[in-house]
Amino acid sequence: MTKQQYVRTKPHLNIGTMGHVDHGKTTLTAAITKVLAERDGTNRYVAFDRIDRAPEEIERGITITIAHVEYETPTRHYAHVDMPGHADYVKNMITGAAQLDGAVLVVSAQDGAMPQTREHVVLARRIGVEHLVVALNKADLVEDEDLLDLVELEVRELLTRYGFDGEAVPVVRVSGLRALDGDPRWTQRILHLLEAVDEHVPIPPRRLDLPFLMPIENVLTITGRGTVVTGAVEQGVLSVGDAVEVVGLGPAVASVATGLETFGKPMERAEAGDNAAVLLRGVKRGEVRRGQVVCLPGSVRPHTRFRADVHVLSAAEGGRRTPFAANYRPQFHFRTSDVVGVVTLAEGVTVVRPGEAASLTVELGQPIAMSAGLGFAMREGRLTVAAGTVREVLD
Ligand SMILES: Nc1nc2c(ncn2[C@@H]2O[C@H](COP(=O)(O)OP(=O)(O)OP(=O)(O)O)[C@@H](O)[C@H]2O)c(=O)[nH]1
Ligand SMILES: [Mg+2]
Repeated sequence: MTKQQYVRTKPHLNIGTMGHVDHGKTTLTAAITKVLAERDGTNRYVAFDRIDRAPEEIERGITITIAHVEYETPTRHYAHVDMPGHADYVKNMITGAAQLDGAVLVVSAQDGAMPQTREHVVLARRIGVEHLVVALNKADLVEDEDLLDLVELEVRELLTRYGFDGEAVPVVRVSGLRALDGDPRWTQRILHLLEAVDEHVPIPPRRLDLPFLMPIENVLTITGRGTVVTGAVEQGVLSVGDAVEVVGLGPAVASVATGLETFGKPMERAEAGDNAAVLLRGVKRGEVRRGQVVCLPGSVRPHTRFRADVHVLSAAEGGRRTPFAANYRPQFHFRTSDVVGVVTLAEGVTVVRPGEAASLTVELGQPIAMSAGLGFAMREGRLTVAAGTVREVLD
């Protein structure tokens, strides 16, 4: 049986839920799919345990890998990633955030902003998520309207402090849990939230004219067919039969895209903004990996040295408590990659303290695809040390 082709009827956007652990991101994601499924026939309900699905996650009750679900509003098609809130897994959040057109920041109305709320806002800002909508979740647990107003004010101030337009960001009071139960008061709020996303997150300019580039998020083997790489297309278009190159972290691998899919449906052409699975002819599983990029042959040369501006996270933002000095060696997360690098400080600077802005020169242990303007995060163990932007590629 041939599978139904993907039909492009509405603009496609990538969004996600981010926020502090346990504030209700996964519950809200499930509620969105349920409310939409009950409203019309194009949407499918994805239950909580289908989103939070890896066995380890269910045991510990925290989201580790990033789950993608899809749904449609009257005007748009969304791929939604439910990002983890636990501090250990912020690096997965970085992978997700790197490809988002907008995000729903989930804040528990009971607890207000917490360290990972701040950490995610800092990362969103630096990694290029320009448009946020706030879901003030668990609103069912707070009877007092004044208290809700206070939490909302606090969240708006936080957003302004980190460079978002805190006054203009929509804040919608929701209850993911009560909406899942089908309580009409709360299902209505979910629709309000989606309207806010439709209106507030603009359709980003898709760079279709640039050479094709897709960071690899996952590598899968399909028995009898070969190796498939998945990810969000960053720029350009790719048609079935096009030559590609896999670049970064080692020697380049040449191949041809012999198949393309999105959400399990075949398509002839993948374009910037799409979540795509690309079947690579003649490539063995071990030859390609997460962190590399699939691109038009010859269009990308990987680099190891660059100059960057960084914001060093304070302890209250989930960062270090102590300064770092020259020759510091954290992990660098660009798009889906994770490589070690050594830091050189600006002349005359001996240490960089949590909470400061700094200019650094970095030499990575392995070359990766990059260009000026690309956002990245610096991590050490469980901590996000800094969030930064490449200013200049050196070599
Ligand atoms: N009362 C109430 N409880 C909620 C609501 N949303 C979520 N919860 C509860 O809060 C707990 C955490 O919800 P999750 O959806 O797993 O939270 P999460 O943000 O995805 O958590 P992580 O992925 O681990 O960061 C669960 O026990 C939910 O049932 C809500 O709107 N109201
Ligand atoms: Mg979750």
